[in-house]
Amino acid sequence: MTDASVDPVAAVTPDEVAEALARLRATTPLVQSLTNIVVAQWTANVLLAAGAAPAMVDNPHEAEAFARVAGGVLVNTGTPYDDTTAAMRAAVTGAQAAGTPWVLDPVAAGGLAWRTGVAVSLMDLHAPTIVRGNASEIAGLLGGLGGRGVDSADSPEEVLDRARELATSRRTVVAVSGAVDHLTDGERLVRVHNGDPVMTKVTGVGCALGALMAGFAAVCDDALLAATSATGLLTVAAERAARAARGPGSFAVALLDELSLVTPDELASGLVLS
Ligand SMILES: Nc1ncnc2c1ncn2[C@@H]1O[C@H](COP(=O)(O)OP(=O)(O)O)[C@@H](O)[C@H]1O
Ligand SMILES: Cc1ncsc1CCOP(=O)(O)O
Ligand SMILES: [Mg+2]
Repeated sequence: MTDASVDPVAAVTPDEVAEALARLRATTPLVQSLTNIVVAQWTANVLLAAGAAPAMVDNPHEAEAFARVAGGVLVNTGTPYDDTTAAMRAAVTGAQAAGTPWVLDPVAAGGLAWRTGVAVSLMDLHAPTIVRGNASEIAGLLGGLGGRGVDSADSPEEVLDRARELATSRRTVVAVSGAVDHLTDGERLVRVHNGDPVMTKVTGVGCALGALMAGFAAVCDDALLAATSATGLLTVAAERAARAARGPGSFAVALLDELSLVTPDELASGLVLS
């Protein structure tokens, strides 16, 4: 059944996503990642495979200056320590000064009060270009109770109204991941139907998605297009990887291969958007 509130023509087209991927690979944007200790190397490899240039500049002495020259910045609250949290504030300040797009991934927001406060205070400092999280994390930014640790206990459909509210109140794009990713700027909505359940069996897939969004934000003026392009690339590559994989281990390796192999035309023809 068609949702009457959704335009039958997706707000972002597969051809626009294909062009964004071609731009990413042509320009290899520098992506500064202030991320968690679980996923740092994996995130750098995902960025490299996709065609971007990773740099994990996450200390309070250098984060502001680097955010001024980076193409995009990722801030991820997965394992926040006092000095990396100070570095996040510095990076957001530098991003604001230079107009660098930045992406917030509020890992485990809602479930843990201190980090939820950190994430909200970063949004207060300067509005993120994109907020990316699973459904429980997005609800957690608005007072929800969070998920089960870093995993979601809710579906994107269940939190869509809150995602729209967050996008409108913060003037940002909110990207809610799950079986069907829901991405909104408060008015427009894009749903990405690609992906595979095995993506939830490798740690850091969601975190890497945030980094990809920072990369695409460097080459897209429209943040909704950037978020859609990152989600589309990751999920279409994951479908291709899952076909050959025996389990989570070989899937993770194949995903890096497919991120580098998928062409813009193949991406456009594999994407299912509504
Ligand atoms: N059940 C699922 N089926 C297909 N793809 C999924 C499923 N769950 C998550 N994904 C994909 O995995 C990626 C990470 O999403 P998610 O697991 O929600 O993030 P996180 O790891 O932050 O909790 C997204 O690209 C999403 O499309
Ligand atoms: C397991 C874990 N614990 C703290 S951060 C982290 C990684 C979470 O990665 P993702 O959100 O991509 O599943
Ligand atoms: Mg996550």
